[in-house]
Amino acid sequence: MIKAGIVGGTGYTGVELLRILSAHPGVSVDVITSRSEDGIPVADMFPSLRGHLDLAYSVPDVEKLAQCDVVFFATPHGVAMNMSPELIARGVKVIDLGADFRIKDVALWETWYNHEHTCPDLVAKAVYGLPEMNREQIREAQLIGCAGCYPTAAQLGYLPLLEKQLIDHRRLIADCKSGVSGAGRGASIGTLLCETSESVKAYGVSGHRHLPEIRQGLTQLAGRPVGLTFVPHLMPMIRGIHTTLYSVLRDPVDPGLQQLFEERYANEPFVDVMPAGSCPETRSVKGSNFCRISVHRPQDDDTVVVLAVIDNLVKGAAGQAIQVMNIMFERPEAEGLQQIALMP
Ligand SMILES: NC(=O)C1=CN([C@@H]2O[C@H](COP(=O)(O)OP(=O)(O)OC[C@H]3O[C@@H](n4cnc5c(N)ncnc54)[C@H](OP(=O)(O)O)[C@@H]3O)[C@@H](O)[C@H]2O)C=CC1
Ligand SMILES: CC(=O)N[C@@H](CCC(=O)OP(=O)(O)O)C(=O)O
Repeated sequence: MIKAGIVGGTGYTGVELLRILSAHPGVSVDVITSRSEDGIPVADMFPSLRGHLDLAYSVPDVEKLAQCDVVFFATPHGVAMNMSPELIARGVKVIDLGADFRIKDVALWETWYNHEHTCPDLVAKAVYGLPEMNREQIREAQLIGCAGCYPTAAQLGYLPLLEKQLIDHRRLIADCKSGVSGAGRGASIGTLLCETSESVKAYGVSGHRHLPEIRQGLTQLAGRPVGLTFVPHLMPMIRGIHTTLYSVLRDPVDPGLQQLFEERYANEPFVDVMPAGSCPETRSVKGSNFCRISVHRPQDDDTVVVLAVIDNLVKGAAGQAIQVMNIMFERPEAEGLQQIALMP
């Protein structure tokens, strides 16, 4: 059994890790941290886990976490970078769901996150956690910076087009929408029911911290710097990310886009290319680790529209982290991740 620890067990992605790992046949969760709920049984706080998990919260303690084979950080940025060096030195595998190890250019990270990075040497060693792009490096890695939620959907949508150099890499537009759980469980006025329901709004238009992360991934795929406009929106729903990705074909002769997407993702366990003409809905992935994608040429001209949906808490966070763990520990990649989406 893989012995797992979770730092940040009271937040949305931490609880989602617990939901999935409690049913994973190859993992036992041995440590779960909370600074405020020390000693409280997890299932008292989250009754959805009653009967599935007999474990109490404890305060984060590197000594205790170092007894685990793998430690997940489901914490705000700045936490994993402080605790990881010792865990790494002691041979523990670390999977950060936050952003501390995602961006290779540390100065760029410090600008966007307004925070000094305390272990730039580990950033260089870390592998970006998006299996569809980096599976072989993940297999060998000890430290993973899991892809962010918007970046997962945007990169999976653009990947087949950029890899084949089919689109103008200078003019990419990602119009993205997220459910409110993307903002985490911490109390804030902006996430109150009365502020978010029956209303939609864009935010971070002049610059969102996922912009450099998406740009880094798309640049790797294209093999040269890309031009990207990324606009996130907050939607009146709890889970889900919907991205509409626009691009312009370099050569308007039909490159067989449907076939291209189907072939590229044929062996990917968690990417579903929908039939031609269909539009994936966020509820078709709610609670599951799937990304569902469709590709369109609306006017049969040179414009390509890709639609991609994920559950931000699963393929956008906890599910992706567990998929990565399965790869790192040479388990079947889809083990524990077979949940079917909740409909309606
Ligand atoms: N929500 C989402 O859709 C996604 C989130 N992420 C990333 O995952 C991470 C967690 O997100 P989310 O679960 O939404 O966040 P939440 O705000 O819901 O939870 C944060 C958790 O971190 C713990 N925590 C906070 N500060 C510290 C600290 N200094 N030391 C130790 N533990 C701490 C809290 O526990 P306590 O206070 O009890 O100790 C809490 O359990 C973030 O980096 C986020 O950016 C990534 C993709 C998607
Ligand atoms: C709706 C909402 O507020 N979403 C968050 C992004 C989700 C997240 O937690 O960011 P990471 O994927 O980088 O960890 C935001 O825009 O800041």
